[in-house]
Amino acid sequence: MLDFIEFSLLDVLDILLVAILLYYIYKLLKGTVAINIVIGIALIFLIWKITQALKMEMLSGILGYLLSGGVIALIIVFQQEIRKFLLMIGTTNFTNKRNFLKQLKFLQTEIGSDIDTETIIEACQKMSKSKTGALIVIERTNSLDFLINTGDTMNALLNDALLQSIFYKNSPLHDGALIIRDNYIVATRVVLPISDSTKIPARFGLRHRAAIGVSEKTDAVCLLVSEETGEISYIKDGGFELYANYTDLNEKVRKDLM
Ligand SMILES: Nc1ncnc2c1ncn2[C@@H]1O[C@H](COP(=O)(O)OP(=O)(O)OP(=O)(O)O)[C@@H](O)[C@H]1O
Repeated sequence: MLDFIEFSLLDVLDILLVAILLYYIYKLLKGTVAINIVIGIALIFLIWKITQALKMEMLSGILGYLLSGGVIALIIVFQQEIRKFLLMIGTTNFTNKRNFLKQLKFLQTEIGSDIDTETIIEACQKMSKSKTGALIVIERTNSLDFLINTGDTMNALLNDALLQSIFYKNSPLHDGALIIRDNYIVATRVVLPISDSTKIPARFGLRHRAAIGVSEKTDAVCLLVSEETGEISYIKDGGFELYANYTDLNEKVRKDLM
């Protein structure tokens, strides 16, 4: 009698995988126009189910026909998003032991980050005072190798003076983004994907859109210094994270990198 509430380990795994899949799809579509298409499809699906339950033969027939034939149409409409999704999955570095443990957040007790966030934030503070534009991307679980190839690779231990001299206005390396992996600067002059989100305020230019773009497509976090205002922004998951002061910011970045 209680057959229907029998729950196997496989069911739990099934639900978990669907939840992860939905999370990645949401992360990918958040803030883009594609989310409206998904809402539209979900509404049609809901109406179809209601018309089926009410036995409204003609309408449910038409909607069912539309939805069943729609898979190919969906692939065409979401071509870009499907590409980005596969890229996101493909660039996740599951083989790295630290990254693997990072995926299992609940096991995350003593696994600290190697990255000296204090040095990065100190450099940002100095660049903020001198109004030096900077865009620093910190790699987390998703590998940024596909972006590193667009810039100049290097392998320099992170340090405050080096960060400042890279972004110094007359430096040949100042343009584009800098990528940090495991306390090393691994690339400069990197070209990031520009976000097409309609929610970004008009006053933000390409530097901000590029930072938002990379944080939408991967789980990297960005620190950005505005050349115009000297303002420091912390960007994560396609949005701006607010902070009250630099200690607070350091704490936030450190926590996110754990
Ligand atoms: N796709 C990109 N990838 C990496 N860096 C980029 C990209 N596009 C622009 N940038 C960087 O942003 C700079 C231009 O910034 P722009 O003035 O348009 O942006 P902004 O968001 O208004 O920033 P700011 O407040 O510093 O002026 C470029 O000089 C370049 O270094």
